[in-house]
Amino acid sequence: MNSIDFADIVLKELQATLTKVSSEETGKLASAILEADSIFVAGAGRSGLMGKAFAMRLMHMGLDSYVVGETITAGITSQGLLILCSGSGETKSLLAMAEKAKAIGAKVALLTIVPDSAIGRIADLIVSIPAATKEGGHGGSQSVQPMGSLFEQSLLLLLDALILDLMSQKKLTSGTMFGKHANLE
Ligand SMILES: O=C([C@H](O)CO)[C@H](O)[C@H](O)COP(=O)(O)O
Repeated sequence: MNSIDFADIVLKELQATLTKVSSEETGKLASAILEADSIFVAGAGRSGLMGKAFAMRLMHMGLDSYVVGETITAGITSQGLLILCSGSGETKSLLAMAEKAKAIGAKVALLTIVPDSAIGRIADLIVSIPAATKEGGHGGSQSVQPMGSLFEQSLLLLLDALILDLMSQKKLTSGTMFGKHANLE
């Protein structure tokens, strides 16, 4: 097996995973994003990296979006939405953020492999991504890839697809969004 053979397996795993995601759940997340006055995205490790890529696109769309933990990130209010990216749904720092956001009255959305998790049980909205967990397996899902790779890749593709949905609802084009892209790089 060479790298291209493995890439083929990865693509098949992604297709099998993403076709199981509920369009009702992604639709509810899209609505919550459009209703919120500000959107905060957080995740740890590789899940967090995918969340950061998503937050950038929200900014390109002209939405008031932040990555939690950055120096210029504002405070969340009761009109805000916190989007957490966590395969396990158990990462302690994210659970603490979810509890704080809920105490303030903000909405919490979770993208996860495990809806019945500590964060999942207090989230207002859940998008289930039926990938294998980083410890291996969950509900029969298996992957040839290490740890949470299948979840993290699925997250990136799903969030990019969600951006396309939001762009179509707001009638935005790549050209208009590019006008907001960083020009000091
Ligand atoms: O970085 C990660 C690890 O590489 C798994 O592939 C995880 O994203 C990180 O450990 C956070 O975990 P979750 O909150 O369960 O996504």
